[in-house]
Amino acid sequence: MREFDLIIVGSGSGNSILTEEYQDLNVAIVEPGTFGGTCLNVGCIPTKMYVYPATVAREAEDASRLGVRASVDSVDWQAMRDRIFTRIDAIANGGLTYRQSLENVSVIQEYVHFVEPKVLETESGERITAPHIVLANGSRVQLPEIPGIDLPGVHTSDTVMRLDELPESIIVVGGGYIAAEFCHVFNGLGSKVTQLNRSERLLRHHDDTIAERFKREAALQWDLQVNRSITGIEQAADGKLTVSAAASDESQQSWEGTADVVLMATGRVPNADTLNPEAAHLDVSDSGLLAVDDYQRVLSNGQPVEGLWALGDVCSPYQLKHVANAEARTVAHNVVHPESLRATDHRYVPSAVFTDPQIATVGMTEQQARIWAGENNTEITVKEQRFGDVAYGWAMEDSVGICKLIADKSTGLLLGAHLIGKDSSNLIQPLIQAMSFGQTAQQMARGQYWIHPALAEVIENALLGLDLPEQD
Ligand SMILES: Cc1cc2nc3c(=O)[nH]c(=O)nc-3n(C[C@H](O)[C@H](O)[C@H](O)COP(=O)(O)OP(=O)(O)OC[C@H]3O[C@@H](n4cnc5c(N)ncnc54)[C@H](O)[C@@H]3O)c2cc1C
Ligand SMILES: NC(=O)c1ccc[n+]([C@@H]2O[C@H](COP(=O)([O-])OP(=O)(O)OC[C@H]3O[C@@H](n4cnc5c(N)ncnc54)[C@H](O)[C@@H]3O)[C@@H](O)[C@H]2O)c1
Repeated sequence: MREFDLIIVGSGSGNSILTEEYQDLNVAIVEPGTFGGTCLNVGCIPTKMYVYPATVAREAEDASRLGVRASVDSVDWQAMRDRIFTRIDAIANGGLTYRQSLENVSVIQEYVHFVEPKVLETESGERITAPHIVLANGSRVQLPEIPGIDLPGVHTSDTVMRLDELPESIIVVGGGYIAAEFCHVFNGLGSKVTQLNRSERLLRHHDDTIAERFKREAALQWDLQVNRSITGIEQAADGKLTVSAAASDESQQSWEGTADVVLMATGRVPNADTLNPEAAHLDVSDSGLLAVDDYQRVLSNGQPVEGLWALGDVCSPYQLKHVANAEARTVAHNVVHPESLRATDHRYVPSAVFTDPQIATVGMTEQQARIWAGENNTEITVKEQRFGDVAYGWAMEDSVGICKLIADKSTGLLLGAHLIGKDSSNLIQPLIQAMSFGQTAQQMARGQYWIHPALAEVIENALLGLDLPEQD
């Protein structure tokens, strides 16, 4: 049995806990895959490196509305792909080499699983243990069991960004974050995109106003097929893939579509099961997440296991990098400061969907807020402010963007903020700040200057439009 002071399983956000305070500890980092994890290699970063050029191309094509005649002559997918991954692969390789160069760190490039509490075994049979073990082994793609799912040409977010050529046509299956972002990427870059979604609704966890508006905008940009459940994929001799789908709504007929590439964007599942959590008697939720308390301590029979921590997608329902990073900061502190444990603040977790139009959200949807208000004997006020009604929105001739705010009438505190439209992922930040620090909508609207005529005036006007009494 090899003994360490600390074992970190997974090199995504787990890798970031090694601050200066850890330099005298004997640490093992276990990473069987590409060093740096999902966000760097197959997630947030490469996707956004495709989203940006796709947005540039879309804006060029859309510019004639403003009297600017521009066109996209061609898109050099291979140059784009090589630029993106030359940069990313160097960071991943550099991260691995750096960790391997440290005297106090051993990198173990194998999967591990529990054989007993606090004891892990590698694939080659070596047993390792430590007083502190951090489980940061993320999540993986979830695929439906349908005929043809293993055919070449059927991709997931793990592989589609490394295609040799921009596909002429692509069918994207799913209606969540990944589907929304890749529909924009491939549509913006010039592929013929079809999105196939099982239910009527896209972005099912978003506020109704935003989800409906996105659906409208998506259908204007690419072929959107809703209420269609994928049943199988077949490949013809020329390599083309035919996707079959059953109607999930009685009023519709079954559907078939053909494309060069199929992208399955049907969700991700936590990797808790791959750790053999039963051998360590760890609690796992119905959705497959490792159970943790507010201090990121892993639970066994509802009680924290001493020295066992988890962070990120393996234990977090959010599946977001900024949450994994926040949880990693909590663990980084708590492992070396057991006398003053910190909790992770999960109160106002925002997210953005980098599609076209961009979407950003924090807090309760209107529906959730109405239920909350009923339970808490209060009322809510809701304002939908169109981007097109502020000066910068006029400049953009915007007919899409909305900032929807929901506040508690009795306190003036914001309960939720939901944006769709240009730069939403940035515009939402002051609203997240106000919610996090307990500022009221009135304080936020009138306690500061808003730059005129910046697009942020849409936030100011939305705040002023809430039905709230004036505050001094
Ligand atoms: C296409 C895509 C786009 C995304 N875009 C965004 C975005 O824009 N914004 C955002 O906030 N989030 C985004 N996410 C989500 C984000 O990437 C994840 O929430 C985040 O990376 C999770 O970090 P983690 O440290 O928990 O896990 P990971 O980074 O996945 O790290 C886990 C590591 O553990 C390793 N591992 C797995 N099992 C074992 C085992 N048994 N033993 C040892 N090691 C193991 C894996 O190889 C992996 O490297 C995106 C995800 C995807 C897939
Ligand atoms: N910008 C971001 O923050 C960002 C971007 C990408 C991914 N992510 C994270 O990655 C996670 C995974 O993204 P995702 O889009 O794969 O998941 P998701 O849960 O957002 O969406 C999954 C979609 O697949 C559909 N689906 C599931 N099973 C299906 C089946 N058998 N047949 C047909 N459709 C099926 C669901 O109805 C849903 O529409 C998200 O939870 C998100 O947090 C975040």
